[in-house]
Amino acid sequence: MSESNVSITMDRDSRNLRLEDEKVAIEVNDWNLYYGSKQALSNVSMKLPENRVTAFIGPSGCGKSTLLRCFNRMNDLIDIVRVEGEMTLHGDDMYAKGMDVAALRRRVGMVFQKPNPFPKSIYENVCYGLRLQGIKDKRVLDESVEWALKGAGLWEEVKDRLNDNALGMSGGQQQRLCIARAIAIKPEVLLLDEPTSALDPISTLAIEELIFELKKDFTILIVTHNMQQAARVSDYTAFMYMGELIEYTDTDTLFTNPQVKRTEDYITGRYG
Ligand SMILES: Nc1ncnc2c1ncn2[C@@H]1O[C@H](COP(=O)(O)OP(=O)(O)OP(=O)(O)O)[C@@H](O)[C@H]1O
Repeated sequence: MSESNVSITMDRDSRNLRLEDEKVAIEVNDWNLYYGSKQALSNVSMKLPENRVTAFIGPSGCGKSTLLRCFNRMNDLIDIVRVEGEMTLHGDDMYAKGMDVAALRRRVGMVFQKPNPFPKSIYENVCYGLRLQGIKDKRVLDESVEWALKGAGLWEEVKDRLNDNALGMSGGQQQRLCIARAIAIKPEVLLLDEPTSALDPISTLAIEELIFELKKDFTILIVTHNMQQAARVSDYTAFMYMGELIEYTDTDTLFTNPQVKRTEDYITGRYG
């Protein structure tokens, strides 16, 4: 076995984690996805554990983002997509006929690669989802905004300028605001699609520390190009290659003792 070039630095609490011992948030069985006639995901089966961070890694085009988007049915927005298989969220069939997709997306929040705050005040960004739910009580909104901004590690920086336009914030602050907006409605699962790729190293570190805190309350699934990041923030890591799930285990094992040659080649930098 050759040395992985990924060092595991953050003092995570993931030592000796075993997937078999975890409570399951999302279960995927024999999942296939096609863009028109092109198959992008093949027979993916996995159990995603509750209150843990699971990272999806793999070379460009292997299907990481496509799979992530399946978890809140964002792929429904692409006409040519067809899916097969089963996905459940805490036992509920996410693709059942008649499933209320808006309700599902309240249970599975998402933060994208580029921060995308609305051109509104910081306050209005955070309570956007709550207002959509019809919540008007100012006290409830105030409390939720404070809770979410604290959860996103942003409260101290913005508490005195909640009415300022969110577009005046730095990129790193905007991304934490997007996380605050996503958690304000208390989803069960938070999807992060390369959340730090547009950020500087200090903002990246702030988000990584935040992810570590957020898993106490949420199940977190993160797509990242950065193997160091996966090693730092995740408890479990899934390695994908050409639409297949090649290896999926606790992060320490995946990076120090991968069982599949292709995983080893990837984490040692032989391709990707
Ligand atoms: N809207 C789309 N229409 C057609 N094909 C698509 C679409 N989105 C993605 N694909 C294809 O599906 C495959 C998987 O893409 P996906 O973006 O999920 O990979 P990825 O692992 O997230 O890549 P990257 O790391 O570069 O973001 C690729 O071959 C891609 O070209």
